[in-house]
This record gives sequence, structure tokens and C-alpha cells, in this order.
Amino acid sequence: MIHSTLFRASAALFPPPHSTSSSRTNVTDNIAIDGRNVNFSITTRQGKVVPILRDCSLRIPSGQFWMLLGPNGCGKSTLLKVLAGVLSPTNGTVYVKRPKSFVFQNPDHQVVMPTVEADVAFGLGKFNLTCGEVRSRVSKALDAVGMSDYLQRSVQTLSGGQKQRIAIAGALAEACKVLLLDELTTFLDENDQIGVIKAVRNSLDSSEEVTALWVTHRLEELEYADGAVYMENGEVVMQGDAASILDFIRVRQSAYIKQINS
Ligand SMILES: Nc1ncnc2c1ncn2[C@@H]1O[C@H](COP(=O)(O)OP(=O)(O)OP(=O)(O)O)[C@@H](O)[C@H]1O
Repeated sequence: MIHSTLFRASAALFPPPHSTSSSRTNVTDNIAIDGRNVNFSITTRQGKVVPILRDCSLRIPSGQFWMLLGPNGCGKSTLLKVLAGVLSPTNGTVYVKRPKSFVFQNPDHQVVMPTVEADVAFGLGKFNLTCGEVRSRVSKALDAVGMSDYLQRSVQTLSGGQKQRIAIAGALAEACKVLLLDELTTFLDENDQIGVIKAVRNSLDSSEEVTALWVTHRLEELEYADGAVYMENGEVVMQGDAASILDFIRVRQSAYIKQINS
């Protein structure tokens, strides 16, 4: 864990990018996610290039639960999609430990099988496991997200948060090393929201192998995190331990409120 560390995410922290490849091998084992000077732009129909991410650098240690925070439209989901490999960076380098798993915002996009057990086991077909090994992985994964009692339940009967937890269990069952979680609590009520966030926290606490990056704009969720990356206007402004980032955002917000009231 990084203790009381807050650092400005400047280019000085990282050497300049050497390539635009989406994976690198010379990253130390204790870093799960490493993005350096990541840029992402879109080109409009009129041929105008619109930058969405500008020189974003971030470094997330293995085994930790980090949040990606910032105001609406600052580029959090885009950065997460670049890290997931769903989008290719226009420039910069990205390393994310594998296997990695991207969990979507909408709980109804998560589940594909009729029962919880079948859904969590869905991705295990490719591993050539015995039935006993499959059962054991499903059981451990459901335990990690607090859903052991739901093994035989029809997924149709689950709440949104329970569906998110099943999706996370599916990733854990596949021995996923990095969970990339895109605003999972947006559509959830408070109970479900807490259930999902605690499930992620517990999954990490029960395995040193798993790292999670959780996109949110809810500051209160920071209490569950080890660290956070704060973005504004397409840039990574700060990253560090959760308490320091919370202080930083509060100071920034009160300065903004003073400015608009003056
Ligand atoms: N394909 C696209 N075409 C045009 N603009 C885009 C595209 N993708 C993202 N954007 C713009 O890029 C900016 C960043 O979007 P993104 O969804 O990454 O932000 P966000 O921080 O996740 O926002 P929110 O918290 O509201 O979900 C926004 O202004 C968005 O409108």
C-alpha cells in the first residue's frame, strides 16, 4: 500500500513513451496497471480532431483497490476502455496485467446464463478443468463476492447489484488479475451499491493477486479504496492514497465554490 502519498501526475514521473504498443513486458511485478502519456482523440465527420485523453499517466500497484475519479465527462470511462483494450490509444503506452476483465455499467449486460452457477462457470470452458475444479472455482468466487447462497438461483431474479457481483465472480473464477469496473453503482440503490463495493473489497482482501480499478464520481466510495487517480478535462491531475486524494478534491471543490460565489 502507498502511505500518505500524493503526487502530481506529471510527465516527469514517467519516462517519455517509446512506442504506441498496447503491452509491454519490462514492468516490475508489483505494478498491475501502468499507463504512460496516454492520449486518445476522436476525429469528427468534419475531420476535426478532438482530444479526449491528454498525456494521461498512472501507475497502480498489484493487489490494491483503486478508484478513477473526476467530474462528468472528464474522460474516466474512456481511459478505462483504453486500459481494457476496448479502445486503442492514439499515443502513449499501456500495460495491464493479464488476465484482465472489464465489467460494464449496466447490470443487464453482465449475465448470459440462466442460473448463477452456470453464469459464473460460463468462462471456464476454455481451461479444460474437471467438474470438481469448476465447482471449486465457482464456489470460491461466489464466496469472495458474498453470493454463496445464490448458487442455484435464476439470474432473472437477481437485483442489479447482485448481477454485478455475479459478473465479478465470473472474472474471479477465471483467475482474472485485474478487474476494470466501469461505474458499476450508477444504476443501483444504496444497498446494492454498498454490496457491490464490499464484494470488490473482499475479493481483493481474499487474494493478493487481484487488482481493481473502479470508475466513479461518488466521493464517498473512496473510503473502500487504497488509492485513487483524479482526472479533470481529459488529464490525470493527481494520484495517491485515498485519504490524500479526498483532501485534495475537497480543497479543490471549496476553492471552486469560493470562486463562483465571489
Ligand atoms: N466516441 C465519442 N465521440 C465523441 N465524444 C466522445 C466519444 N467518447 C467520449 N466522448 C467525449 O469524451 C469526453 C469523456 O467521456 P467519458 O465518457 O470518458 O467521460 P466520463 O468521465 O466517464 O464521464 P461520466 O462520469 O459522465 O460517465 C466526454 O466529453 C464525451 O462526450
